[in-house]
Amino acid sequence: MLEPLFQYIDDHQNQFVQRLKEWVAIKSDSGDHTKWGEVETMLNMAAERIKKMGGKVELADAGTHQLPSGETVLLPPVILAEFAKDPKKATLCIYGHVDVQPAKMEDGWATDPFNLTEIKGNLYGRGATDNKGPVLAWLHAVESYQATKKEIPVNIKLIIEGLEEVGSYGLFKLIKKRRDSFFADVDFIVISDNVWATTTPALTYGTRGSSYFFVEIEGPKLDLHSGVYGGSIQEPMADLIALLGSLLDHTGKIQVVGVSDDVTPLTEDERKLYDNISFDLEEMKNVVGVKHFLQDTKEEVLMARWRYPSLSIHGVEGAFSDPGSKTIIPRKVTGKFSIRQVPNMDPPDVERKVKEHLEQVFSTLNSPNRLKVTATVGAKPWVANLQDSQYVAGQKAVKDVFGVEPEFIREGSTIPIAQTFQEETGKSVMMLPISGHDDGEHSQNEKISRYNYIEGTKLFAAYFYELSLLH
Ligand SMILES: NCC(=O)N[C@@H](Cc1c[nH]cn1)C(=O)O
Ligand SMILES: [Zn+2]
Ligand SMILES: [Zn+2]
Repeated sequence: MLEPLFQYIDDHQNQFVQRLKEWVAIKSDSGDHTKWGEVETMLNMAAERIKKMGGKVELADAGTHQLPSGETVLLPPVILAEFAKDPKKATLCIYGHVDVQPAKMEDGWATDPFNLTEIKGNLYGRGATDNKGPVLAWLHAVESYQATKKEIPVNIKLIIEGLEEVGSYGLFKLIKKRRDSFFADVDFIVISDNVWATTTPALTYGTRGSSYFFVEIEGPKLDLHSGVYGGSIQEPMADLIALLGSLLDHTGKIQVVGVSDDVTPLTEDERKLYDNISFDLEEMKNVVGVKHFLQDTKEEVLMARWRYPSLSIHGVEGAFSDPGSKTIIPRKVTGKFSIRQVPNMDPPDVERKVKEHLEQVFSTLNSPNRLKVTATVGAKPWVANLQDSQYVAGQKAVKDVFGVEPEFIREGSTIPIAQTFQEETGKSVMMLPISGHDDGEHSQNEKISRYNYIEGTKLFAAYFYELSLLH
């Protein structure tokens, strides 16, 4: 049954790579709302591809969003699409996103991030693995059935957005609104927007949630000459560094009182799941280029990345960061950090505790400057039920394509909408990654290997078949 599909995928791999090149060329960075036009261009391109394949596409209105500045902006639409429906078949809804993280040559890319470049079997480009490659792989899996004149064994629906990287604004409301229409006949929701833990294929049963914080410190009216005013001014940057420095200790432990209190305790059954993961600590040190991790064992490192909270400091807006030695006191600086959250943490509760912590530390500085803390994203963590039939189908599909058992893993990054899918629609959600553990999502030189892209397409084709057998 699967062989002709796999043959078609092998025979058309160059065409599939070319399509990925066309998608990567669109600079659909969602981080800057003034550039959401490119996100819309990318969504239209994806919509056109689905229509060419005979899919019915709606570009659903996602409403508006208030930015931290107070400005209200119109959101790009969300693709809701479906292929021909047969009421006798199960319905699988595939979620993906076509926006990307920012990327600039000067960040240290070896090749132009928006020109997909193949080097030694790896396809380098922003979005190659997160998430344009996997979205295209789903479409190519559908195409493999259509082109070989085989009936697709499940009904396919698609939900594709353009704001995942900033927290899926508008999507939560849209899902609630369409729960009894678009989602009514959906049986399963599948997401491929994360990486394997090792070189072994994986099925993912959990993601961390996230809250993103902006800490603004505003001082003098203008940037000041440090030679003229230095020593007489309480500098915004010094206040900010004191605040950011209060968040973590040197072991990575979050210093905000109470933030980690609700973390679900580790059970013996859960701990056992880590035994079978072929994660090699030494290799991973080389992949990321560090001498050691904060933890000593494989299990501890993986748990720190997947099942415990973490706090990361991302950057400072307004600080002097260009080359050279300009001698100013910046008038206003905004620090940015985020907290990855795990069951049973609750983003609004975390956000309240963080604000209280920052206000308390700020009060000890006796500063004349103004502090403003804003929280965004507010995405909940997600954990699936491993007994779910999707995991059985996923396991079989991995065996069909790779001839091995998958590793059961969690994911440290956030799919903001995952928990909402589960809670609001009541449907089963699974993550079926095809991206490599060293693909460098969000990093310089992001890539997907040709192998993972093409074998991943086969995995999706096999998954449709295995899921239909279980329904
Ligand atoms: N591939 C998933 C991913 O990268 N998700 C983003 C979502 C996010 C969280 N906070 C802001 N955006 C991630 O950084 O985890
Ligand atoms: Zn992603
Ligand atoms: Zn991402």
